[in-house]
Amino acid sequence: MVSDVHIAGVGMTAFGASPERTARDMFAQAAGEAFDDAGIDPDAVEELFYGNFMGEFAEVQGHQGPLMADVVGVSAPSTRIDSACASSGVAVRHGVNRIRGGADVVLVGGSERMKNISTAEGTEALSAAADALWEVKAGVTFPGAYSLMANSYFDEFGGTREDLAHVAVKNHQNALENDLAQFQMAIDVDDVLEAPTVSSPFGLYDCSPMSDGASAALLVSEAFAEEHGLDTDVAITGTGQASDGLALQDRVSIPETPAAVEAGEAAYEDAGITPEDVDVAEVHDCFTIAEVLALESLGFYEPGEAITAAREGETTIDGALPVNLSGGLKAKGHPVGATGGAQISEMTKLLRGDHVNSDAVSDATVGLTHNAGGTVASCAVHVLEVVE
Ligand SMILES: CC(=O)SCCNC(=O)CCNC(=O)[C@H](O)C(C)(C)COP(=O)(O)OP(=O)(O)OC[C@H]1O[C@@H](n2cnc3c(N)ncnc32)[C@H](O)[C@@H]1OP(=O)(O)O
Repeated sequence: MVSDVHIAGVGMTAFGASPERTARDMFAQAAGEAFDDAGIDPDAVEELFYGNFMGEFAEVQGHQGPLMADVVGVSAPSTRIDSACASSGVAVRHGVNRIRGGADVVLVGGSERMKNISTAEGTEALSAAADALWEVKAGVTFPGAYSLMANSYFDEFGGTREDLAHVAVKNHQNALENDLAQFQMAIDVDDVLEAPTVSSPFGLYDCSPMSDGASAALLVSEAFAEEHGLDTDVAITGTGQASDGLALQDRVSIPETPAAVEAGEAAYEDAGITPEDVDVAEVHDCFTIAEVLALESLGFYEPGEAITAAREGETTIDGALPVNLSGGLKAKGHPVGATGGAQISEMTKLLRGDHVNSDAVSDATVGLTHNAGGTVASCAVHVLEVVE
């Protein structure tokens, strides 16, 4: 049996528009918070895995691994991980595997700057994660790709735009008290339905926004935590990752995400749990349909059944399975390369009791994070558990 990978410290910037900030200074803040939270110095770090997708569109041109290590005071091997919107979720997985391979202290996280360019430029930059050979040339963007998934889902399983609206309403509600969230603003179903169309069936509130932000987590071995008397209440007990083709046209079924199924099953097996053991989840709701697909792929609902979960309140803060208590990508924001690390930061705080929404899940001992890249062509899933 592999030993647990303890989360000694976490940090993240407030997500949103930060025109005065650089990707490096945001990552320095997130990592600095993680070091302070853990009580560990940067010189203890044995490796850095840093997630970033759109580097060339931000102020950082390249070679970001060593650049970010230097910025945060780490003199250890350092690598930039690019897995589109799953970049820092995959960075976390590399960190977990590195600790399991014998390291004691690894820094993971990511940073992304998206608000320094226009929405049109950002949309074009993001489309680099889609199938460039055919689908991008045919005009597919990410709002377009996920609206194809939503319309295919409606065709195959039923459901309406109004059903999806409940996902957005719930996630905005969850973010109301989260000072790190981009939108602390309540919306209702009518707001969602009456919002300007982005790509049918999506309106403005079905979409995650463009965001600036950074996240970080310090992972330590069980032996290191014990030796240094660290107060690590939460450990990563399961990790899973999977890939799929980028092109939606090659999928057997467009409204299904097999990479998430595979990554979820691997993470459950690694942690020795089943979906029924999960008390609270942070899933990749880049668009409202994405939360529905995630909940089905992860085994919380049968295909075709999660569309009613948000509408019937099953995934609200006081529902059977609270989902995206941070506000999710929808309301917390989605600086793509930082998102997976932010899910770890928010879930750690939720489980250890120092998140604004912790009281609602005070009995929770098992949390799950699900971070998807592109058309869910990559997916990283982690199981976090409260440890003694
Ligand atoms: C696997 C993956 O993760 S793929 C996902 C990758 N990410 C994406 O594709 C990003 C998708 N989102 C977008 O493209 C954009 O945010 C859009 C198209 C939804 C909106 O862009 P724009 O129309 O340019 O909005 P703009 O930035 O001008 O903001 C206009 C207003 O809407 C608000 N707004 C913008 N986006 C959102 C949003 N997603 N939700 C709620 N409000 C929003 C802004 O705060 C602003 O409000 P204000 O007028 O009160 O100040």
